[in-house]
Amino acid sequence: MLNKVFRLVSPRQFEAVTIDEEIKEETVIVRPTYLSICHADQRYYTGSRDKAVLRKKLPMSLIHEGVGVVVKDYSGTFEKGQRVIIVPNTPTEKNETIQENYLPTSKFRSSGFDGFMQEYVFSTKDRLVPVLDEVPANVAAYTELISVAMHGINRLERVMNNDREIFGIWGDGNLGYITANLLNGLYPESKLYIFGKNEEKLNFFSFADEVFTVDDIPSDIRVSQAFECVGGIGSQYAIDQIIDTIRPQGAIGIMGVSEHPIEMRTRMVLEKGLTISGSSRSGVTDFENTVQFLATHPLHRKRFENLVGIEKTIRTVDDVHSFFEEDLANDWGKAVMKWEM
Ligand SMILES: NC(=O)C1=CN([C@@H]2O[C@H](COP(=O)(O)OP(=O)(O)OC[C@H]3O[C@@H](n4cnc5c(N)ncnc54)[C@H](OP(=O)(O)O)[C@@H]3O)[C@@H](O)[C@H]2O)C=CC1
Ligand SMILES: O=C(CO)[C@H](O)[C@H](O)COP(=O)(O)O
Ligand SMILES: [Zn+2]
Repeated sequence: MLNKVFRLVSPRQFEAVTIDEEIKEETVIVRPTYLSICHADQRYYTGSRDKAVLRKKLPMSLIHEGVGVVVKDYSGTFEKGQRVIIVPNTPTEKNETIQENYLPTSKFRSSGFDGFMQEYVFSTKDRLVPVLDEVPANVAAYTELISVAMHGINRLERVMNNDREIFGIWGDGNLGYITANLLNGLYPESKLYIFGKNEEKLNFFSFADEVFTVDDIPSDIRVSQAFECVGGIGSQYAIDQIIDTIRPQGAIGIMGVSEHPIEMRTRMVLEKGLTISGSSRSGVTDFENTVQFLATHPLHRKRFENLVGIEKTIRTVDDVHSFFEEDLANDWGKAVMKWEM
């Protein structure tokens, strides 16, 4: 079946190509409806990745956060018109020890493998997760990012000690907000301290116990466990501050992506007996856990609506350009495209 795929061929340049897609017994064809932009997409769009990486990964279709409706299911699992989240990670092998999102053989959409900027996404039943009726499309669009935070929390839970009094979150943006909202639902007895750079963004974290701007943290503030949700060079300053602020033998979950190597005071990591847990992407189980969380936490589900920053209907490649640029200038929240290409 013919499909139109919109690929980034070089920074800020898209090309539409028509592909004759192969249909197999397990194929499910999904029409993408709402797509959300991730920092990783912006790094390809703006060309801020290394030239060698761009050479290797482009051309490819961007976007790995999205929801759509089932158009045709050859596996007989889904109803026609059913809303589904498309899982971007695509494993090619099973492994008893290594999770699907850490297998080097897995393909990840919009990272060397076509993302969701297509007329139709050709998927399989094991990569689709039904959306709850109660979740609006513009929130369902960024389920992938919620699942990433869910995965990061799950990984830290495997290594953290039994002190759950105070969770510290560094980063007052999307990932920080999502991680904070999940922790608030999963650990209602724990306190949440948010450390950010912008008072306007910190105002959105009204459900937290304390918010701090990173240049004005009282010297006696301590956290039990910490999450870094910053990325870029900011990760270095955040991790440095976490090392000072966390209690001895606490655990740090690192989720922010840094393009260049960053420095870490390993002497203090040793001296305080800290545990560091890195986490990247997510797998189907994390999407299922996310849907379960949204089903059982109506207040927190509603709170995710506050994170929709900008939203636009996209009908042309020019619309895509202007929306990616708008996202770069946007201060708060996710950029969601109502996909009509
Ligand atoms: N591990 C994974 O699988 C995933 C990782 N990511 C990564 O997570 C990172 C964050 O993404 P996202 O939340 O969408 O980005 P945002 O830009 O929305 O959030 C980052 C926030 O951190 C703030 N910040 C900057 N420096 C510091 C600091 N020293 N201490 C505390 N806060 C600081 C920024 O403020 P300001 O804007 O003023 O600089 C910004 O508000 C990115 O690197 C992204 O690529 C995203 C998805 C998945
Ligand atoms: O955003 C992400 C997951 O949601 C990851 O950070 C992203 O997939 C990393 O991949 P890349 O190397 O292409 O930036
Ligand atoms: Zn992402």
